[in-house]
Amino acid sequence: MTTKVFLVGYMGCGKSTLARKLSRRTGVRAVDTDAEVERMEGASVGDIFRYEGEERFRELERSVVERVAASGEACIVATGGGLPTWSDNMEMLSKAGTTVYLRRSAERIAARLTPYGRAKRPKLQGLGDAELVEFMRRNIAEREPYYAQAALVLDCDTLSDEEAVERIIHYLEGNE
Ligand SMILES: Nc1ncnc2c1ncn2[C@@H]1O[C@H](COP(=O)(O)OP(=O)(O)OP(=O)(O)O)[C@@H](O)[C@H]1O
Ligand SMILES: O=C(O)C1=C[C@@H](O)[C@@H](O)[C@H](O)C1
Ligand SMILES: [Mg+2]
Repeated sequence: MTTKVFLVGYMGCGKSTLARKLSRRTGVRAVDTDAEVERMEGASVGDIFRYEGEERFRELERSVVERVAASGEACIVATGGGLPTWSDNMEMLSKAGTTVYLRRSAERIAARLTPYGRAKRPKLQGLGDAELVEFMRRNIAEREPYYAQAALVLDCDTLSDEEAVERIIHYLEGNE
């Protein structure tokens, strides 16, 4: 694999998990924009939102993808769930490599998220069980026009992680 792959999609859809699996399968380095931002700031995503605000978080994640896009190295990038919806980020990702949208329904995401997984995602904080799916359904619909600009769209509700990995590799082989 000689390209950059950017996994995009709603928070909790499985970008970070799949990036690690793709990395193991291909030997190509995985990068996680949320983890990079946390490393740069020495603070968690939750604390950056809380103490510095979302705008600052979005500047930081933009600087991470700018750096990744400018590097000559092949890599598999798990992007933050909101990243494609800010500024011209989606356009930048599409120019820098192959974008893949991991589409997963609100119901399926809600069923996968642990209480800790919910607590560490600032956008989901304060939502009760009953409100969570409804919030995510609306929010996914708002973000879908950005995610759907990806070169490859995978309906992950009906795919195992292993099948998704194979689909991505097959797509890249046909397009490299
Ligand atoms: N194959 C799987 N089967 C069931 N649950 C899973 C699987 N892979 C991941 N999960 C659960 O889904 C959660 C979300 O996955 P992950 O962190 O990869 O999503 P993400 O898209 O990177 O989210 P974010 O946009 O918030 O960074 C994980 O913390 C885990 O609890
Ligand atoms: O969807 C979002 O807006 C977010 C997703 C996460 O990956 C983090 O980047 C943060 O929790 C915000
Ligand atoms: Mg992630």
